[in-house]
Amino acid sequence: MAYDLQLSNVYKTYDNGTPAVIDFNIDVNKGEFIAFLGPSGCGKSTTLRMISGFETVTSGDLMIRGKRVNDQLPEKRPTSMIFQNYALFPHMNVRQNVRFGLEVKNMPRAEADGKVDQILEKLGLSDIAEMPTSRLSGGQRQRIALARSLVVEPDILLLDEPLGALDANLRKSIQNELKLLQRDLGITFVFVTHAQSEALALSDRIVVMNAGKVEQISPPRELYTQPRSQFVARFIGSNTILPGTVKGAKDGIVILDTAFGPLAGANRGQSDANVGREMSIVLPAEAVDLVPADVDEAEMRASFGSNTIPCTVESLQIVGHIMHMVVRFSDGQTINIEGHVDKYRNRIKAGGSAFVAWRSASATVIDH
Ligand SMILES: Nc1ncnc2c1ncn2[C@@H]1O[C@H](COP(=O)(O)OP(=O)(O)OP(=O)(O)O)[C@@H](O)[C@H]1O
Repeated sequence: MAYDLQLSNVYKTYDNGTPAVIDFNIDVNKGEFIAFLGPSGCGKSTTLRMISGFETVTSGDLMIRGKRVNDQLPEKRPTSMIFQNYALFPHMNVRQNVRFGLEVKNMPRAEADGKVDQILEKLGLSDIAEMPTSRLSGGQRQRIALARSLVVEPDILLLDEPLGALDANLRKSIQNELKLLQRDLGITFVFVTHAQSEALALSDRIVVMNAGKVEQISPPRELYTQPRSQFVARFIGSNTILPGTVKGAKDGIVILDTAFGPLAGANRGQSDANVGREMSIVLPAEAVDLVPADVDEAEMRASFGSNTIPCTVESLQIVGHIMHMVVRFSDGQTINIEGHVDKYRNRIKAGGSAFVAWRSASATVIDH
């Protein structure tokens, strides 16, 4: 079966010469929730606008359900777009706003009314159907924008920072609704956001972009635990980055010579991890074990090999069942570690010595 959406070697250069999107490649399955995540100006909105047809593609292929749509007008594409400001018509009531998209398509009135009623019901808007949109709250306006985009039954819904204007609490509850709605409808969502937590909470896969380029496309957990570049390692989650020089490799594990001695991480597709190359080990916070300094050294080596770095426990704090610790290496760098209280209580003490330790397979070796 064809993918719902495919971008193959897609580039966008604006008329003023700005290279906004550079060699974007992705295959999206039907019903996937994809987020574009990255700092301001990295090319997220430009990519979304190319998919919608509001922006032209400079080169490459844009396919929807197996059909090349580079030259197809926006209104001919099976896509619908929601903007951050919702772009509702203030002089129309809720029902009229939602029906607008169907009127543009010249759908017979009775059929249109049926579809509008259905979507208003689904989104809990039936009670306010006759109200002018200017009198409604941010959350309600957001839902109307959603209803207006969905009533035309698109194959792909494109959302450009749709929750950006909402306060934190409302944002959280609409996030949940959005995810449930997407599952229920089974249509493909492509979502642009600055907010890491939003992308992690909602998406099946996240596309991390930086300066027009795709840095990594991964499911949220993988992005968190296996960042593949310096940019992603610094941008997502809480990672410790340990630079070094490749000393050797065996069975998918690369050993680096570092300021803390030989340390290892997994090679996840780095074809150039050759001896002598400068690379870094990325250690996600959740891969770290903190081992008390009085542990039996042979036992520690058996579990972690040479992946141990002596440290001092600067502080610890218990919140619920979780112990939060800050430790300092001899070079002054500090890292945050957390773990279940039962694991660390009575073993780790503030001001005491310990080892930061990890299993090679839970760290990743990346380019310097
Ligand atoms: N119409 C345009 N003409 C020229 N350059 C543009 C145009 N629109 C965007 N750009 C530039 O293209 C690059 C990518 O912009 P884009 O809006 O896609 O980024 P973004 O990641 O969506 O940013 P934000 O999160 O701030 O919306 C930026 O350098 C931007 O200045």
